Amino acid sequence: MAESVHLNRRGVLFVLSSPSGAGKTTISRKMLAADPDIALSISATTRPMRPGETDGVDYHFVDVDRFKTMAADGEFLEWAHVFGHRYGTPRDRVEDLLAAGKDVLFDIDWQGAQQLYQEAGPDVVRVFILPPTMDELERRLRARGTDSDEVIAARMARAANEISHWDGYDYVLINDDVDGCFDEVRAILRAERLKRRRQIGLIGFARDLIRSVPEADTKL
Ligand SMILES: Nc1nc2c(ncn2[C@@H]2O[C@H](COP(=O)(O)OP(=O)(O)O)[C@@H](O)[C@H]2O)c(=O)[nH]1
Ligand SMILES: Nc1ncnc2c1ncn2[C@@H]1O[C@H](COP(=O)(O)OP(=O)(O)O)[C@@H](O)[C@H]1O
Repeated sequence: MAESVHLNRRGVLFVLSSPSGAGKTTISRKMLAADPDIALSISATTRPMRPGETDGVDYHFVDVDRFKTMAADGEFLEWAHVFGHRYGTPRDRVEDLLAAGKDVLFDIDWQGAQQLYQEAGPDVVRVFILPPTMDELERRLRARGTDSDEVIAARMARAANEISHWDGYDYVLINDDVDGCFDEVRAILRAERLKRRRQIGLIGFARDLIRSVPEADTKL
């Protein structure tokens, strides 16, 4: 039997953004559970921990002074103010995951997506998730049961602003049916992994194929 061919490839930096409540946490969890080759970037944040969250798993919960020191020391790939708190992507974990051959999933807002794209350009794939309607978005925020009326109103007020950045993304999906949306996200990841420019060693592989034909007419 022929030897199987394995070419290394550049890792994908896969960004999922959406207005709060549109479903990006749900989709992220499904992706991480379904695919061992992608791992989550764990952000640092100054916002308080919510019930059910674990420090170091959902976020690294830090105070403002610590966050400022991390930012000043260049520890973040990107950071931004969101809902009156600071959120940032620690550089180390992302670099370690990429070095280990993993793709990295980012649950960050449009400001983070923009900064990451400036840092890492074509390695970044930006996916934006829209709710089917604003009424459904509000219904999901209420159904989640994690926020007071006041916080929900603030999230709805911010949602229009977040949505207005939809055209800064490579893909825009509508999360009507969660399984359908998840399938689309997986299809995007699969296709992006197969892109020619991510296949390190493809030039050499094709060259060796051509050279292995003694009579090859490479001028054709
Ligand atoms: N720029 C940036 N945004 C982040 C980061 N981590 C989380 N966010 C965004 O901050 C927003 C608020 O997140 P969170 O407080 O967990 O509330 P959520 O709306 O329930 O997801 C979401 O839009 C996240 O995508 C980060 O490291 N950088
Ligand atoms: N397609 C969908 N249909 C109905 N409910 C959904 C759908 N996607 C997510 N939800 C629910 O909506 C709520 C908000 O989703 P979540 O993933 O927490 O959003 P986000 O991370 O974008 O704030 C959760 O209770 C989740 O179970």
